[in-house]
Amino acid sequence: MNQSKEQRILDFVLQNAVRGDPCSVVDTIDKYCSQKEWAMNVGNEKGIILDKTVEEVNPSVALELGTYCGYSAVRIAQLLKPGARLLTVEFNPKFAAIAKQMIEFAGVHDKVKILEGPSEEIIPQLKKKYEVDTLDFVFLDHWKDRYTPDTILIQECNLLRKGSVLLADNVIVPGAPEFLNYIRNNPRFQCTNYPSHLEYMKVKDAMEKAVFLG
Ligand SMILES: Cn1ncc2cc([C@H](O)c3cccc(CNC(=O)c4cc(-c5ccc(F)cc5)cc(O)c4O)c3)ccc21
Ligand SMILES: [Mg+2]
Repeated sequence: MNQSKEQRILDFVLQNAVRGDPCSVVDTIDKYCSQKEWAMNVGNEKGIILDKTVEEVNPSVALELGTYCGYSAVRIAQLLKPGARLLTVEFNPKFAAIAKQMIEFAGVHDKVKILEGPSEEIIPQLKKKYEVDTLDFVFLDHWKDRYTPDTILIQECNLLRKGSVLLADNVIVPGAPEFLNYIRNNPRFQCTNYPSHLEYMKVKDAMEKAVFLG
């Protein structure tokens, strides 16, 4: 049965990266996806923006929507302080299985929990089932038309506190125009745009940071 692209990425990491070294896993995925097959990892240029935001927030509890192969989960997890945790939501079981192996190989599995299912089902379970009080940081990288409804749902579930930070990938390409309109016109959020480029391409993209004002 022919392999998926995501399986080929994982195999390349298992054969070429250093087990237990998150940096080498991230660099090896970037090497494969820039030289062999493009894939929708956040990539290194936008990854540095992600890193800086995570370091600034220094979250105790972080949520990621859209795990894919686990690239950004590994980037985030390696920056977390002892005892901090990342919950990452993936509805595609094939992606979740790849990401699980990627995260374990990188050695960050004690900091990361993959929650399998669609965000609209998982978000309402975070408080009771996953013992979340509030979210310090949320990385949005799933279906772009879900950014707005899930941001609303997160607020309805009382998961944000004053100072919680949302960071959204791809607000230019593929684009999240409805989300930009919602979040930039919402007085409860202070927004900042970070121009960048689409992963592994020269195409312009950007990330949007939104701080919840309470
Ligand atoms: C509801 N729910 N809950 C959890 C959850 C998880 C998923 C999956 O992880 C998943 C599957 C497919 C697509 C995405 C979104 N990502 C993208 O679509 C994207 C595209 C491009 C791009 C750019 C230029 C192109 F030409 C083609 C693709 C660049 C990027 O960085 C992306 O993130 C996410 C989906 C819905 C989910
Ligand atoms: Mg993305």
